[in-house]
Amino acid sequence: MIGLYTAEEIRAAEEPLLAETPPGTLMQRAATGLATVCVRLLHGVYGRRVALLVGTGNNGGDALYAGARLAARGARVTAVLLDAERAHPAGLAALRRAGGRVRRAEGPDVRDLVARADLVLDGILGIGGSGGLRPVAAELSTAAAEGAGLTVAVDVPSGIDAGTGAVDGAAFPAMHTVTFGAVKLGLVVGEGRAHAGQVHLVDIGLEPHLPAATAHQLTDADAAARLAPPSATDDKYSQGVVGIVAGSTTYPGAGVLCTGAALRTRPGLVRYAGTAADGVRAAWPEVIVTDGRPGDAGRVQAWVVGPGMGTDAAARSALDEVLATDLPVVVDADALTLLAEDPGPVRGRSAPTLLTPHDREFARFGAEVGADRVAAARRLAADLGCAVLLKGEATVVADADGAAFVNGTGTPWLATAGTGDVLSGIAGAVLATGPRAVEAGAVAAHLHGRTGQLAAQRGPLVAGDLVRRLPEAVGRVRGLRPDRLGDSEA
Ligand SMILES: NC(=O)C1=CN([C@@H]2O[C@H](COP(=O)(O)OP(=O)(O)OC[C@H]3O[C@@H](n4cnc5c(N)ncnc54)[C@H](OP(=O)(O)O)[C@@H]3O)[C@@H](O)[C@H]2O)[C@@H](O)CC1
Ligand SMILES: [K+]
Repeated sequence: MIGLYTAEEIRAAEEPLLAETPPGTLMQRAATGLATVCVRLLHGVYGRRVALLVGTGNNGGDALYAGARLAARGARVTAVLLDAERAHPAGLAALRRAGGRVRRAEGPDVRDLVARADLVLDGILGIGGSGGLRPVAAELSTAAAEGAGLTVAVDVPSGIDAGTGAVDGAAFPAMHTVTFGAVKLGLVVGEGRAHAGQVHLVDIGLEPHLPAATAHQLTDADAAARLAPPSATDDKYSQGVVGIVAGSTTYPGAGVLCTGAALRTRPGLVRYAGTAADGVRAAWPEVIVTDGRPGDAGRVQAWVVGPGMGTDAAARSALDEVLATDLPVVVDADALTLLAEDPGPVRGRSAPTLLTPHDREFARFGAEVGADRVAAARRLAADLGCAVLLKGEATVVADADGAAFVNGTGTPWLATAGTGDVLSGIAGAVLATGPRAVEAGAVAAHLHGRTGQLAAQRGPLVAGDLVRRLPEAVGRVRGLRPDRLGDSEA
C-alpha cells in the first residue's frame, strides 16, 4: 500500500531528519531527484529551453538547484522570480554559476518565454503555500498550460492544498509532479489529482520518520491479495456467496449488471431476489433467482441492495430486511435514497456495512461533499458507524475510525450509466470473502477502475463491457498475462 500524507505530517517527519543531516542536504536530495526525472521526461536536456517559476520559499529553492543541474548539462535555463527580493539566495547563486539566467515575473516577454519553453518547472509554492495562486503566478501558469512544453510541478502543483487536493482559485496545471519524501494526499484526490498529473516520488530519506499513514492507495498486489483464486478444497459455497437485491420491472438492467459483476468477480455462487428476476434469469443462467423477498433467496455471506430497485414501500421493506440480518451489506443507489430518509437501520449494525454514494446521494445524508472529499467520507462514516465509498474520478473509501483509501485506477470513461451497478456487484463479491467493509470497497474500486481502463482501450465503454472484461481485469491485477495460462505462471 502507498501511504498518503498531509503537509503537517510531512513537516513533522522532516524535523528530526533536518536535525540529523548537514544543512541543505535534503534540498540537494530533492533537487537531484527532480533534475533526474526532468532529464528522463525530456529525453535529454542539451539545448532545451527550461523556465523555472520561482516563489519565495524552499520550493523555489528546489527549482533553482534543479535548474542549475539542468543548466550544467547544457539546458538554456531561465528563472522567473515572482518576488525578486525573496528568492532562495543560495539556489539563485547556484543557478547563475551554472550559466542560468534570471528574470522578474513582471518583466516584458516573460509570458512568451514561459509559453515557448520545452519544460516549465513550477517552484512557486510547496507544502508551505496556502490559498490559490496570486494573479501574476496564475497568469504564468496559464501561459505554461497553453504552451507546447512539459509542465512539471515541484513537490506539489502550486495553489492546491497538499493535504486535501482542494483548489481555492487558480493552481498550476502539471503534467507531472515530482514529490519528495512521501506522496501527499492532495496529489491523488479531488481537484489536486487533475492538477498533479503523473506523480513521481523521490526518496529523500524521510521514510523512517513517517508516522503510520491513516490514508492509503492500493497497488495491484494489494488488490490481488483479496482476489485470490479458489483453492483445491473450495466448493461453490465456500468462496463467498453473494445475494443481490437490485433491478425492478421498470429497471431490470441494473439487476442484470449488478448480478453479472458479482458473478464475474467471484463466480462461486450468486443468488438474486427481486422483481427483475426474469431478466436476470435470462442473462445469467448460473444464478439462483427468486422473484420473492431477500429471505427467499437462500443463504448468502453478503448482500448488495439498491441498484434500480426503486424507492417504494416494497423496496424499503426489502432494504430493512437485508439490514436486519447480521451479514455484510453493500448499500447502493435507490437504497441510499431510502436510507437517507431514515438511516437508523444502519446505525445499529455490527456486521460490515458499505455505503456507495455519488455526490448527490451523499448530499441527501445532510451535507454537501465539499472540496475535501476524504474528510467528507470520513465524516459520514463516523456519523453512521459504517464504511462510506464516495465515488469520483478518485473514489474515496473511509471507515468510521478514520481509515481511508483513495483509489488510483479511475478513468473518466467510467462516467457512464450502469457502471455504479457494476461497482456495487464487485464490492458485494469481495465483501462476501470476509474483509472489513472499507477494505472491500477499496479493492472493488481498484478492480472497477482497472476494468474500466481495460475496456476503454477499445474506445468508448458501456457498463456491460465492464462485466465482460472483469475476468481479464482480475487476471491482470493478479499479474497474469492474457497470453499465458495460470498454471504456467510458476
Ligand atoms: N523542509 C525541508 O526539509 C524540505 C523542503 N523542501 C521543499 O520545501 C517546500 C516547503 O518550503 P517552505 O516551507 O519554504 O514553503 P513553500 O511552499 O516554498 O512556500 C512558502 C512561501 O510562499 C509564500 N506564500 C504562501 N502562500 C502563498 C500564495 N498563495 N501565493 C504566494 N506566496 C505564498 C510564503 O510567504 P508569505 O508571502 O506568506 O510571507 C512563504 O514564503 C516543500 O514543498 C519542498 O518543495 C525540499 O527541499 C525537501 C526538504
Ligand atoms: K510547486
